Parts: sequence; structure tokens; C-alpha cells
Amino acid sequence: MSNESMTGAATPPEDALLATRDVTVDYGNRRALKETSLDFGAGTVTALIGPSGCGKSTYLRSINLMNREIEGCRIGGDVYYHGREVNNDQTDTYDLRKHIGMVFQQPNPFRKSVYENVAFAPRRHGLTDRARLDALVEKSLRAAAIWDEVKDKLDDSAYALSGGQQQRLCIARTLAMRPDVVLMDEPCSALDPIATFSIEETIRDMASHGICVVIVTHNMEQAGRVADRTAFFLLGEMVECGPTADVFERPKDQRLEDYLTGRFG
Ligand SMILES: Nc1ncnc2c1ncn2[C@@H]1O[C@H](COP(=O)(O)OP(=O)(O)OP(=O)(O)O)[C@@H](O)[C@H]1O
Repeated sequence: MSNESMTGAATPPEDALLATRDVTVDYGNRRALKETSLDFGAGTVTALIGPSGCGKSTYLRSINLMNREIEGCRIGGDVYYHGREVNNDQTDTYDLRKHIGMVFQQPNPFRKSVYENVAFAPRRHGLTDRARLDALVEKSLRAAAIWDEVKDKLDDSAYALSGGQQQRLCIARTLAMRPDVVLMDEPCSALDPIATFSIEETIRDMASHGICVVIVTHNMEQAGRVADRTAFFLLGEMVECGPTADVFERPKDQRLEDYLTGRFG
């Protein structure tokens, strides 16, 4: 695969689910992300790896334009979602984020019941029929592999769940909006190995249902287990991207090789 970090990359193919072209992010007058161009297909998992502070989260958050909420932050370049350029003032970011969901490092359930955590957003978007809401809640909790654990405590507070369960609940909450892209920012870093394994299974399951997953991870083994493709970032630059096995076993760039062999980071 060609290295997609090159600037001036061609306009994405019309059928690309998601793509960035020469996306940059500046916090004030400091550039945190240099021109980054990547394509993301339906049903794929892409891992973003690299040392701390190299711009992984910054890039992830540019995909659903979340950095825009940060004062002084500016996203440059083009972000394409279903072929439409969305990095402009006309985009309804509220609507965009229904389709491009996000799961954060720390589980952040609402201070509500398990049921309400999942039902809240669909109801706000007009789904009021109780039977259909019940079905959606169950389907979402099943997809996040937590239904069996919570089906008898749907009215309990989400805060009564373990950290791993809360994270799966947050994934269910995201899936309830039927997104076709899910962005995950180190979703397992606060979890033990068993909870991590469960989330990784859920990630592969989401991809098998056509969802495009982009995940920031510090855990190389995790990238190896879940990602079809891996992109390596360093000092705000997307240095190399390719099939995960190639990136780990046959790195092209010396900086990636150095990182993988523990020479820095
Ligand atoms: N809200 C912000 N305001 C100013 N600078 C920021 C902000 N968020 C991130 N940065 C800076 O942008 C650079 C990239 O940060 P980012 O969080 O994207 O890195 P990262 O690779 O995800 O790091 P980590 O693995 O530690 O989470 C860093 O130098 C960071 O200090």
C-alpha cells in the first residue's frame, strides 16, 4: 500500500466512507498535526499508534470535527464523509456526530439508569415508541456484549456497573445511534485484560457489521489483534500507514522501525 501521508493526495474515491485530505490541526499558533491524508472503508478497523503527544487523539478528533469546540483550535484541510466535504461552517456537527460516534478513554456514562443511557439519544432524536426503544436498547446492549450482564438491572444506575461494563455501556450508547463510523480514543486503557478482551471482540464484531472503526491505542498487541490497518504518528506527522502486519513486521520508515524496537517512545 502506498504511504498515504503524502500531501496533495488525490480526491477520495466517491465510495470512500471516510477520508481526510491534508488535514492539519493548530492549537493557537502551534501546529499539532501536519497534513494528514487517509481513507477509511466500511467494515475496517484502523489503529493509530505512536508515542505520547504525537497527535493521534488530535487527528481522531478532527474526523468528527470535535476539536472545533476547543477555543483557539483550527482544523485545516478536507474531511470527507460519504464523499461530502464536511470541514466547513455549513456542517451540522450535531448531526455529523450521530453518524460518527465516539468512545473515550474513561467510561463516561450519564448519571442515569442503564436503560436511559442507551435510550436517551434515540429518544431525543424522535424515537418515542416504547416497544421500538426497548428493542433498540436490547440490540445495542447485545452488540456491545453486555446484555447478559445488565438485562436484569436495566433500571439500576449506570454508576453501579464496573469500569469495563461502563465502557461497554458507552459503546452500546454510541451504537444506539446506528453510526457507520466509531472513533475510539484508548478505550481500554482504564480496563483489566478480561474487559479489554471483551471490548476487542466488540470492535471486531462492529467491523463485521460494516462499521468503520478508528482506534487510538498505546497497546501494540491490541493493534495487532484488532486492526486491519495501522497508522504510525510521530511529532504531529503521520509517518507510515499500511496493513497492520506490514507496519509491524516490515516497517518502511526508519522512525517506525526505531519506535517498534523501543529506541524511543
Ligand atoms: N486542547 C489542547 N490545547 C493545546 N494543545 C493541545 C490540546 N490537545 C492536545 N494538544 C497538544 O497537541 C499535541 C498532540 O496531542 P495529542 O493529545 O493529539 O497526542 P496523542 O498522540 O494523542 O498523545 P497521548 O498518547 O498522550 O494521548 C501535544 O503536544 C499536545 O500537548
